[in-house]
Amino acid sequence: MKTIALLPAGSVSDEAAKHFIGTENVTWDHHRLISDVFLSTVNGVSNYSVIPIENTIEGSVSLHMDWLVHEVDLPIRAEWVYPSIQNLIGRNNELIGEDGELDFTRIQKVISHPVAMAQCLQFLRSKMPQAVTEHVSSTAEAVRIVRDNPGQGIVAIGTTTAASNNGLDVLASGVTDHDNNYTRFLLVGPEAYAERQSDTVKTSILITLPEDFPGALHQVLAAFAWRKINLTRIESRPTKKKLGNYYFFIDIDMSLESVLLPSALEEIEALGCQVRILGSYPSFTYEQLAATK
Ligand SMILES: O=C(O)C(=O)C[C@]1(C(=O)O)C=C[C@@H](O)C=C1
Repeated sequence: MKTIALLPAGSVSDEAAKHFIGTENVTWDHHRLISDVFLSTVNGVSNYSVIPIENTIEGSVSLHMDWLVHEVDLPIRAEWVYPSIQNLIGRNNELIGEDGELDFTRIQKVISHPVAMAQCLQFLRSKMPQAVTEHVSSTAEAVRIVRDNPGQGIVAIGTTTAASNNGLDVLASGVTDHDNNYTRFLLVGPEAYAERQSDTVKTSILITLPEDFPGALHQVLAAFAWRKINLTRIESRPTKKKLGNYYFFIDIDMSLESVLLPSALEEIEALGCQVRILGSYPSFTYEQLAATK
C-alpha cells in the first residue's frame, strides 16, 4: 500500500493521479495547498507527492517549480501528461434568464486556480466581462466554495468530477481558449517508482552559472549540442539570493545512466558551474497511458 499526497478530490491533479497510478493499493492524502502536498512526503506521511509542473497554455507553474528547487529535496520519480479539461460550474437555476436560457451576464464572480483561470481568459472576457475573478488554491476548492455559497452569482472553473461530487451543474463544458490543453505532472518522493516502465527516460537538472563568465550559458549548451543530446526544456528562475541571479532548469531527453550524459555534466562542472540533479525518471505521454489502462 502506498500513500500519495495531492491536491483535493476532484482537482485535475486528482484525475491525473488516478489515471497514472490507478486506484488499487493506494491511500490518497489530499491537501488544500501545494506546500502541504510537498510536505506530506517530506514528513514521511506519504510515499510520493503529485505535482502539476507545466501546462500547454500557461507554461511552467512557477510556484511549484520553486518549491521543488528551494523548499524540498525530493527526487522526481516519474512524469506524465494529462488533459486539463475545464468547465464552468455553478447552479443552472441561479442563472436562468426570462427567456429560459442560461444568462451569463448574471454571473458576478468566477473563482478558480490561477493556472486553470489563465486557460480560459478569452472565454471569460467574451461571455461574462462583468464578472470579477478570484484565485484559490485548486479548481476543486473553487467548486467547493461555489457549493457553500448559493445565491451569490458565484461560479467556478473546474472538472466535471468536482461538479458531480458537489451536486452542481456544468454550465458550459470544455471552456479553455485552446484545444489540446494538457498538464505535465511529476511524481516526487524518496523511493524509486517501479510500477510503470517507459522507453522514454528523462533527466532534470539545475545549473547555476559562475559569475562574470561571459558565454557561460553558450558553453553549457555546447556540452549538450556536440554530443547531440536533446534538451526538451530550458528555463531560468531566480536564485532568490541576489537580484539578477538566475539558475537554469533543464530537462534532458536522456537517462542519467546513458554513457553520454554524465560526461556532459562533468564538462559543465569543469566550467565552474554547479549542477544539481533533480531526477532521472520514466516519462509517459497521455496516449501511452491510455493504451495500457
Ligand atoms: O487545481 C487543480 O485542479 C490542479 O490540479 C492544479 C492545476 C495546476 O496547478 O496547474 C493542475 C492542472 C490544471 O491545469 C490547473 C491547475
